[in-house]
Amino acid sequence: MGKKSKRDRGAGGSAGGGKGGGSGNTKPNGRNKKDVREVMVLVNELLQKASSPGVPPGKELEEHMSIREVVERIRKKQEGWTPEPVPRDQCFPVFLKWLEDHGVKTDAVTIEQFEVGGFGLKAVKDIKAEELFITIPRKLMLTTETARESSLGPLIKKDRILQVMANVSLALHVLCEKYTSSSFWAPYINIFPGTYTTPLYFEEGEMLHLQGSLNFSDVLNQYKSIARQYAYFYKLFQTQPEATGLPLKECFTFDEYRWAVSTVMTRQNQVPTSDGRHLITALIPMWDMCNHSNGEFSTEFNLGSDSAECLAMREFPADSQVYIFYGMRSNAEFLIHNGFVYPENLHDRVNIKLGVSKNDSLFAMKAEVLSRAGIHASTTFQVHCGKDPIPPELLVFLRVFTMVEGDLRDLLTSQHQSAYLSCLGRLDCMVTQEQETKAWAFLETRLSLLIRSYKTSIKDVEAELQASDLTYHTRAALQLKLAEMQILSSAAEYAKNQREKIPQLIDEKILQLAADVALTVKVTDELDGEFVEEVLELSEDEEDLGTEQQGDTHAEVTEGSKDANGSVSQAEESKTPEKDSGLESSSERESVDGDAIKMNGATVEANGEVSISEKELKN
Ligand SMILES: C[S@@+](CC[C@H](N)C(=O)[O-])C[C@H]1O[C@@H](n2cnc3c(N)ncnc32)[C@H](O)[C@@H]1O
Repeated sequence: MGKKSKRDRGAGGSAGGGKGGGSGNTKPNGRNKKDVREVMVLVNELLQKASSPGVPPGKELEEHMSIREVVERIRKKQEGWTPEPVPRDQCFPVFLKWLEDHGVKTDAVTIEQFEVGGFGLKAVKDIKAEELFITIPRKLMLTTETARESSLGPLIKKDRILQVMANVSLALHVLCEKYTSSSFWAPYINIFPGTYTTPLYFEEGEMLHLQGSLNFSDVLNQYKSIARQYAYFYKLFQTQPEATGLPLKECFTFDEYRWAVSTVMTRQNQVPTSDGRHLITALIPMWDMCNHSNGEFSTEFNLGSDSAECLAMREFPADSQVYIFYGMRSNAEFLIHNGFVYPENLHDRVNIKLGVSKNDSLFAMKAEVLSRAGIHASTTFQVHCGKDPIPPELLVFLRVFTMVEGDLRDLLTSQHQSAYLSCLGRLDCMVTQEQETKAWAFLETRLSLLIRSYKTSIKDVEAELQASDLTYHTRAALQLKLAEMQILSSAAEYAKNQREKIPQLIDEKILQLAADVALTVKVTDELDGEFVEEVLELSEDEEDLGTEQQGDTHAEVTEGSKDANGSVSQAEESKTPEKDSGLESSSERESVDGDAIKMNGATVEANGEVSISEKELKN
């Protein structure tokens, strides 16, 4: 890829603001010295409030309201600081011409507005499964590399946070380019939505509809993180000499920051660097107009032609919407990072926290057994939608949690310990009948308690959703709550059924003692509590019992096919120690999440999240 300074940078020009993210090259109105001074005072207050360590459970909403109150005062002061947007659809023709001028063929698809998902791509002819329908060269992409090569480069070089949080630097890059009228990417940036539906845009009342949701604190944490980042960068732009020449000094309002962050969160992906050695975060024009549906990854990065190639994940008849698959995300992840809930989501799941009490007289033994299985004594487990809601690691936990002292001792001294532990993650194994009954009863009770904590019922939420005057955000909040409750409720029903059919399964020899089965199992690998096993003698009914492994939901980079395009190596960002922090610890971490892409045959669920500890942010 040529250096940015050598690019054709005259193609876009300013489309003049734009609901789709206009370039904003007009002088901001209403920005006077007094307002600027007052905003700085408020920003200091915001930084202090949003940097406080986690609050005790039950106090998160109070904290959120206090942060939101300062944010709203800042937003009020900043009214009129940035230009009004122009409707994005007016900018599509210039965008399509820009693509064409840079060699992108768009004869298979066109941009169209749809009832669900807003704008998307429509097939203009029959597209066959696996047919290549769009190719986007790297030179058109906005990436963390182009950020470093841009006017933002010196600041990225200097600021530790921008170095570590690649996608925050991408968000600021987008913002800088938006306010640079001669930006090469202006035709692209002008078609971005003017606002988003991520929870960062939820009004106070809309946010409250998420109360009771298992993900409420994650949503509040996301808001807190973005508020903290905003305050941090606002101060930085006012004080750092490296920021002097940047348009950010004048246009960096809270609204513009949440817009830039949401742009990146909802559209980002990962592509390999030109040498194929690292993955970097990128915004891919046109390809990112595809909405999501269930399916599989179908985009590859061709290092030979240095382009992202999007293949149809299934057949798309002419005039139908062309979808891609964003990855195996839960609806909570979709809402928090993409601003929508997908009721048909085949990969939906909820996180539940379970732990062995330190007051349990068998705590030490249980914690030891769990640790040998790669499971912490207090951890978060996933409960899935569909017919196999309980993943193996949760099953192991439930069984160890309900084991009696003798069984724990037997397991700890067993010669076949690994195999035994592996069997505990299988539905066709049990420790004893009594323990098995206790394990499922415990899960059923625990799930029922969680359902009760919503203080509403599935029926009531369904009824609320019938109202025709709900805002998009309120509907999404209710849809998320409903999806969570449905997963918990059907998993509770599943646990009840499992418990009730224990005697019958034992009679039919479908359910056997784990200690016996362990003698017939050779353990070949053991990964973070996920058991990969080679079963020498499998029960015929194993599939019916749902012992299949659940799909991995974390970022995964596998070796690409060794073709002419080369292979893809471990993600640059994902090598950072913060990478695996995830949202469960988001009170301490920053992250901006993205979608998924398959490159050179390498499947990448490109969460693209870059996180940083709160301490570092404060420094
Ligand atoms: C990569 S963009 C796709 C293009 C986008 N619709 C637009 O108008 O620019 C991702 C965004 O599209 C919307 N979206 C994608 N798939 C969706 C779906 N299945 N249901 C609802 N919204 C969807 C969400 O707002 C999401 O953040």
